[in-house]
Amino acid sequence: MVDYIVDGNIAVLEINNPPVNALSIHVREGLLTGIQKANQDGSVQAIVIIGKGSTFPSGADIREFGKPPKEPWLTAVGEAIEASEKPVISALHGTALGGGLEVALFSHYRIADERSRVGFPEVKLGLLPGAQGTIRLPRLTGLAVAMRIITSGDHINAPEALKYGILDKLISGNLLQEAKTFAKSVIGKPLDNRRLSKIAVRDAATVDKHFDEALAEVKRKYKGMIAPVNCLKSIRGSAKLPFVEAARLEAALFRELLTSAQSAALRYSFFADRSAPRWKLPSGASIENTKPDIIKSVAVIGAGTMGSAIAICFIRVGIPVLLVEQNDKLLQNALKNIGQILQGSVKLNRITADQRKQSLQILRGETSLDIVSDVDLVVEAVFENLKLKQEIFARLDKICKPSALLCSNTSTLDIDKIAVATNRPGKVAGMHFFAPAHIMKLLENVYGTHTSPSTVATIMDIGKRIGKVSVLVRTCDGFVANRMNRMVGNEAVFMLEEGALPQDVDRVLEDFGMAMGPFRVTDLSGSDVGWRIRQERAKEQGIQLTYETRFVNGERYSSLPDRLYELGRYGQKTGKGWYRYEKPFARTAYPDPEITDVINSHCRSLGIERRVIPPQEIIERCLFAAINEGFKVLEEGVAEKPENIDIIWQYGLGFPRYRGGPMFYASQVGLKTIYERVCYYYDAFPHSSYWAPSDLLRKLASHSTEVPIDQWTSKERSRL
Ligand SMILES: CCCCCCCCCCCCCC(=O)CC(=O)SCCNC(=O)CCNC(=O)[C@H](O)C(C)(C)COP(=O)(O)OP(=O)(O)OC[C@H]1O[C@@H](n2cnc3c(N)ncnc32)[C@H](O)[C@@H]1OP(=O)(O)O
Ligand SMILES: NC(=O)C1=CN([C@@H]2O[C@H](COP(=O)(O)OP(=O)(O)OC[C@H]3O[C@@H](n4cnc5c(N)ncnc54)[C@H](O)[C@@H]3O)[C@@H](O)[C@H]2O)C=CC1
Repeated sequence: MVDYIVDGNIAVLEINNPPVNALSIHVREGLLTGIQKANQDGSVQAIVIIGKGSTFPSGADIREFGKPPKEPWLTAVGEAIEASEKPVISALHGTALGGGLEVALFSHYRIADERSRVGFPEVKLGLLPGAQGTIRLPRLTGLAVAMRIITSGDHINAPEALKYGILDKLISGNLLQEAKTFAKSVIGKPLDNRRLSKIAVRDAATVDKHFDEALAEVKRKYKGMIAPVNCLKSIRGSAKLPFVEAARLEAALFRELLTSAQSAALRYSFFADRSAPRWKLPSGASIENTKPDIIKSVAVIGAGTMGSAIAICFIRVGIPVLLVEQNDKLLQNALKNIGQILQGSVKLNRITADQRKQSLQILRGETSLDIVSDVDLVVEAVFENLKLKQEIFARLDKICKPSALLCSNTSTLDIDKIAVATNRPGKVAGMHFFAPAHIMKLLENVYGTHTSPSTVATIMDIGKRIGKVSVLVRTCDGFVANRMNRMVGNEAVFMLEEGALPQDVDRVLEDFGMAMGPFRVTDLSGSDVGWRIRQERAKEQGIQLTYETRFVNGERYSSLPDRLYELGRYGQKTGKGWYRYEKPFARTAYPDPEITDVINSHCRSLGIERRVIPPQEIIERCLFAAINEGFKVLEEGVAEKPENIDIIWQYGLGFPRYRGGPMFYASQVGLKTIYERVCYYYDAFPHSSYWAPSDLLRKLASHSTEVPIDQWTSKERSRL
């Protein structure tokens, strides 16, 4: 894994551990023996460390964390590098990250390909750069820059790294040749002033000021996360303590993080990010064996909230869009709105004015469906009404060329019921964007019974092209996100009836780490949407909903949200919802005594006695209900693996990444506990049938030891 090559008086240690040259145990062993060998070899006068393939090491091997650590540790390897009597030059290319950058900081010199990037992304894994990264970097860059680089985890490009003093020289030609030439030029020069452990932090006197400012910033930016705080404590140590003591403090802070639940969740999330977009159908078709079609043009039908934002997703990556609305007035409004959204992106420096102009040049608005005959992909985003969608799909089927894919942005409707309206069910699928669609990263792609593998490949591929995190799920009511999130919404409202207030529920879930509590989310998206869906469903079933309705088809029902609707409290858009706002469309939510009155009088009129609901119950009722549903989603094969569910929650529903997602969180709580609490709530609330425990959950919980999350599906599902 580390080749030792001597060329004249230079020893080259070439790290060869594809794909990213991670510093696995064999690489660490190879580096250590290489340094020792070069120091013993009388013909060698300088040593070059370089990566083979596309990169210098991009960090420690993340898969080794969580397993018993194997020696030599990176710190020991690094100390041997620094102690070398012969100059060691790290020659960087690609991405020199984490432990990779630490190897470079132990070296006496660092040169780099001018296109390379460096950084300490450990914080994104809930860790700190624990091989002296936090105490060596400030010695080169000063405290403020080190604090920023380490707590953000951002990559720094080579010219910037040169400016900060992290690098000594940039190389534009052949890196290895240049490294050898550089090595020859430093032979015989004193090394002590190149050993960072011998150098002081130049602005150590100002450390408290930098620490306080950076701490306030990370507490605001990375609320609830412990790693950025530990990073700062360690950097403070680098300035306040002698080197050896600072290293000891860093090691202690690193250990604390390594064994933390947050780091376990973030490391899981790192691999889940990479695994979730890898799709596989029950037929065996998969990303590995199915080629996508290349989409060159798109039509979006319906230019409301979603359609307009979906159009932006395509035009900003250069894919032309035909946007179709019912009438010219609505169309012109939408086009104006799109122009304004893009103008906002220019102001925020997300795109340039030129990019905005180019995007708008490939957007064309129309009021007739007939013009979409030649597009490769249609995304329908009209009202959530099955009959309307079926009519539109039937027309599209006649108008569009046979190869075109017809997709719906429906948030709940069965894709099969939409596909039957066409003669091309293999080319019909769901592309479920999340509001605001031009910002939210998630794309929940939905396949139906007849959706062909090549359609799936194409929607997954186009999702990636437009910069989304695409996750594939099978059609069912609400798919994964809305199906599971319905339980959160239901339980939240039921708890209002039983004793809580909106701000109580939201605060507990936000303290847990959710981006927003369910009532703030409803106020943001508008409670009129839900009211319309409830009324429509009731009408279909011939049911009359009143304030006294407490059960629908035997299921518990709360009319509290209906009361709000009828008071005109739609949320932010009307300046009043579950909270009060200063004016319509204002963002800051204030608890509203009027809402307390509405809830109290609702309870009085129904004879419900209110009680104090403890925070733990709020967490359990919202999250455990969703988790139980998640197991049903797995059991039915709606989601192929737990990672898919967790990524959907992270990118679509604001679940804190440092808790991994609801399914990973369940693995940390323990499946026995989850199962017992689900059974308890099912006993307590038999009229909420979603509390019926999932068979898969029951099976997994019955094992004497916890079944690891990566074994939750295939084996157990086949035994059900
Ligand atoms: C209680 C016990 C106490 C013991 C004390 C012991 C003390 C020891 C002290 C040692 C401390 C060391 C601390 C340290 O420095 C920690 C680190 O270095 S953590 C790692 C930091 N690095 C990263 O986070 C980089 C992660 N990788 C990336 O960002 C990207 O992969 C990268 C930009 C490098 C490349 O991106 P791209 O080209 O898009 O490729 P992919 O992302 O798809 O990756 C390809 C492939 O490689 C896998 N992979 C990537 N990085 C790693 C890695 N670091 N370890 C393992 N595997 C990695 C990735 O998962 C992909 O594989 P798949 O199979 O597709 O998943
Ligand atoms: N609003 C949200 O948060 C989300 C909505 N969705 C789904 O997206 C779809 C659209 O929702 P919104 O954009 O919120 O609704 P919206 O009401 O803002 O927009 C729907 C648009 O479709 C237009 N329309 C209706 N019939 C049409 C026709 N025959 N031809 C052309 N245009 C027509 C309407 O004029 C309206 O502008 C729905 O299926 C909804 O369930 C999906 C994810 C999130």
